[in-house]
Amino acid sequence: MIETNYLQLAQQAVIALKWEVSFSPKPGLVDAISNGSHTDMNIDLFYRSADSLLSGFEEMIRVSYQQPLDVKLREEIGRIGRIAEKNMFKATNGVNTHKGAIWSLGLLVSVISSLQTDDLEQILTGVKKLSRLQDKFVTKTKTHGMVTQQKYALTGAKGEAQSGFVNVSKALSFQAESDTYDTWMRRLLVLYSNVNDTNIVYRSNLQTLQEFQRLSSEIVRSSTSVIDNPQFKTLQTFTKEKNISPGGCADLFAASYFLKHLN
Ligand SMILES: CC(C)(COP(=O)(O)OP(=O)(O)OC[C@H]1O[C@@H](n2cnc3c(N)ncnc32)[C@H](O[C@H]2O[C@H](COP(=O)(O)OP(=O)(O)OP(=O)(O)O)[C@@H](O)[C@H]2O)[C@@H]1O)[C@@H](O)C(=O)NCCC(=O)NCCS
Ligand SMILES: Nc1ncnc2[nH]cnc12
Repeated sequence: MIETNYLQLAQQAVIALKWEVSFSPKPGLVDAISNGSHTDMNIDLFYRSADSLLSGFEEMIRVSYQQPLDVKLREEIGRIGRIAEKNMFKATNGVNTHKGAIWSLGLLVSVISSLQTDDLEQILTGVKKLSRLQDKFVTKTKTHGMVTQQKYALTGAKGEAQSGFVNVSKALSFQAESDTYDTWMRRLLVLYSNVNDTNIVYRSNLQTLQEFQRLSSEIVRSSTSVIDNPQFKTLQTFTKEKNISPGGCADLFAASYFLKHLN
């Protein structure tokens, strides 16, 4: 049992987002040394975007405090999430930096505040429940996620949450006690190997996603440190040549860091 400090928990979510973007190098993604496969984003834009989300997260935490995980709460955080998306687009001049993160971290902070717990299993079970509830006010505009769902039956960001973030669990249980740079590199690659990232598929195809996952899992399996592994260079070249970016994995990486540093 924890006693939630609204502002502090929201700040932890923002810190996790800033940590994620500065963690380097991350093939395909924006980091401190490269803009990855992006021409409209850089690290400063992500910092501004992360800061714009503080009040939205704080509001989600406030409305969720000791509330049941029901449709009323799902719709309330959906409403706040849509405002947070608007604030993000305003801060970034229309660039989609953190849409997936608003969803993933929003669900996490809401469940933590609702259940007043820092127990990982309880939190993930709560996310599974809350994300499966229907928000009838959700906007009907066609998203990239909908396109890849129709074309390839991939469940994307919604599916990750509805599974109780199984891939975040996998990443966190990898060398569970360790907090070294190489462990976090490997956790990133555990996500790259397992998540069906709809951003990658939208920009390319299923075969490219599968090749990206295969290259990533080979690096995880090797005992050579990630940064010294020649296969890591191959993965960097692959993301560049295919112009792909695992933005969904980036959000789940931030969520993993957030959960690991909750207490
Ligand atoms: C339920 C929603 C998540 C909407 O989902 P849907 O799939 O319909 O919507 P998308 O517009 O496709 O956005 C989903 C974002 O989720 C990230 N993502 C993708 N795949 C996965 C995955 N397998 N697991 C987890 N997360 C995933 C991804 O966000 C990240 O990438 C974005 C940047 O990428 P980029 O390549 O630049 O993409 P674009 O600019 O879009 O395209 P290009 O032209 O460049 O190719 C960045 O946002 C990252 O965060 C997807 O973008 C949910 O959003 C929803 O219902 N919202 C309504 C309000 C609400 O309820 N909010 C939450 C309250 S808790
Ligand atoms: N570092 C990053 N690069 C590109 N897209 C992202 N979405 C969330 N974090 C990202």
